[in-house]
Amino acid sequence: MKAKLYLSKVIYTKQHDNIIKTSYTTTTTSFSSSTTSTTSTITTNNSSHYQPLQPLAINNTDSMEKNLQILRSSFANRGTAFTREERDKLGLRGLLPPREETIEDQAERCLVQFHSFGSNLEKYVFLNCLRDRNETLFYYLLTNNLELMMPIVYTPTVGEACQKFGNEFRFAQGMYFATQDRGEIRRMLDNWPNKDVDIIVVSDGSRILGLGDLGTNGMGIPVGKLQLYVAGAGFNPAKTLPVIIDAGTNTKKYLDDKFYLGEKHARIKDEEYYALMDEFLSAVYNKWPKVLVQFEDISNDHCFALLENYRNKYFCFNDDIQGTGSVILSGFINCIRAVQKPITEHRLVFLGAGSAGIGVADCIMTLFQEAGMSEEDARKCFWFVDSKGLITTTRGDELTRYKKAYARGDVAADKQLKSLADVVRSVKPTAIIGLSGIGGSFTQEVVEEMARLNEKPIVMALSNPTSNAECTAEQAYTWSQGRCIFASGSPFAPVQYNGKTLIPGQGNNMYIFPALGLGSVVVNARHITDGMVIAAAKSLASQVDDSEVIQGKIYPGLHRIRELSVTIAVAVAEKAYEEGMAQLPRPDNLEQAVRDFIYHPHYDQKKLD
Ligand SMILES: NC(=O)C1=CN([C@@H]2O[C@H](COP(=O)(O)OP(=O)(O)OC[C@H]3O[C@@H](n4cnc5c(N)ncnc54)[C@H](O)[C@@H]3O)[C@@H](O)[C@H]2O)C=CC1
Ligand SMILES: CC(=O)C(=O)O
Ligand SMILES: [Mg+2]
Repeated sequence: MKAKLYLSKVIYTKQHDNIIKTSYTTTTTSFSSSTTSTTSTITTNNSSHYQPLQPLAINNTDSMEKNLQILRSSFANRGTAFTREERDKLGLRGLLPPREETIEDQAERCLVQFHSFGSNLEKYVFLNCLRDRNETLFYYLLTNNLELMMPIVYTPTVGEACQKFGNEFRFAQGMYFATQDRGEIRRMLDNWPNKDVDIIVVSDGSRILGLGDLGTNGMGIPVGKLQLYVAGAGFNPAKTLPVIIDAGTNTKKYLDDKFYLGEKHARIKDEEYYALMDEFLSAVYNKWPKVLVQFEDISNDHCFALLENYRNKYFCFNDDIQGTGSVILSGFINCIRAVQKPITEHRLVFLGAGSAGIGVADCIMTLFQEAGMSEEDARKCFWFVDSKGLITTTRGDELTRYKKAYARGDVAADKQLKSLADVVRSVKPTAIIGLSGIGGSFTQEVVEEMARLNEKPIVMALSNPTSNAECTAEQAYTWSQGRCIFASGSPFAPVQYNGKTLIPGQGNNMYIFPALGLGSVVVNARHITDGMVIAAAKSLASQVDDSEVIQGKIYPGLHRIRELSVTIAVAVAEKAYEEGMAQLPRPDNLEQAVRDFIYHPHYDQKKLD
């Protein structure tokens, strides 16, 4: 019998001039488990460096192809967890060490291996290689150790991994669509090996965390976000798709880097950019009409317009605007409980008026309005500081529509405030919210002033990764004599202050997007509405009890994330029904419908059939 192998699967041993010498080792088996081993050398004439995949005809059996496919498929592989019976049936006898293990045994070993790596980047690479080897085991490990591994698969380590993506690259994940692919995206989507997709996270790499324009190196972000969809809310990993739209990069370092893997040109102009995005989205919805698309880490010159153009056309949302808005609204609701001061007495100063800052303010605005304030009066409780100082209508520069909505009209042209410290002294805020991407910008002077003004100052240093946080947890607690209510975008360890252990909250959209996705996908929502985003925030806030809030804890523990997600998802789904957005008939038991959707990592017999 003949089996086909592809050149990409064999090991290149030598490459010079036009000759590529290739050696490979294969093992032939049959279902009766007779096993032989073959080693061969192939010499191929190549006229160019890049070869199309050539099927090689090799005398072999179909079972050989199948057993190799199983062991090398991250989807089907179980490694040492294959039972003796399965090994026999699949032609795997002798290809694995004799002992049979459970997934629990395997995960225990992986955890030891995880701890053996010195650096977080090594841990990141280890986990991604595990995922490539055995996806089920990876998700079992991640789901059961999410608090420990979150800082590795997500911020801050994912930021470092993105910066070094070209160097650390081992295998491709997700899909890439570049300018050269215009006109062919729909056809290319058919290359995705999985039939159904529930969720796509797409970035163009233009604003990765607070690290700037990383181009295609940003792929770590869609990959990491989707890992949280699985671990945090139980999406089926086989139905997730990370995507990078390669629209070029304006970062010279990457254009000059020989290991950079994107197209090497400056970012394309707006017209071409929107056409590329439009083609991508219409191709996606043509192939998968029910899929949810999450826009992620797209710079603010495009992300607002994309959301506006598509939020009422497709089933999509922007995580940095809406997910962040929701999670910080949630934290703020609990800050109000902790400070015990009504919302109408709060004054908020934002550092950073980009996608996240505006998204958060828009969400918190609803609290003022629910308390009876007009939109106009509510806006007066917000002050925004950007790279040029306090945003005012009299500053003399042209403001985007989003900034204009919050620009102060009560500052004379010759009295502009340039520094955050000046703004804090002048405004006397109850809260400072950092979404500027500028590490260290909440100085000692600023935090001490907040502590002078407030019994319990609210200090949110939300920029990512850790190096971009506006201040650290330790700084915030020390400079406020342990009195502040603190949250950060990236995790900080608990801080000892005057014999007390202070636990910082992680104000990160990771609490929201997996559950917002879960609740809306389960009911096949038409669109994601503001109502659903606010419902998610309120549900999250309500899951922190009074005793925790009094201690300054404004977010629930991450170890509960799957249960938190179920409750949030039910609230989102309820809202979708209330607003007529749900396209599926209402189930008798909504919570059960949510729970039924959830994937639990385990070895599934169907994957072997
Ligand atoms: N904790 C969380 O869940 C999230 C955190 N973020 C973080 O927030 C940061 C900003 O994200 P985006 O708003 O999407 O970025 P963006 O680029 O849209 O906005 C950045 C804003 O900061 C301002 N800025 C820049 N330099 C400044 C300076 N020296 N002083 C004052 N303002 C300055 C800019 O003028 C702009 O208004 C990033 O670090 C990102 O990682 C973003 C989304 C979610
Ligand atoms: C958390 C997140 O989405 C960001 O920093 O961009
Ligand atoms: Mg983001």
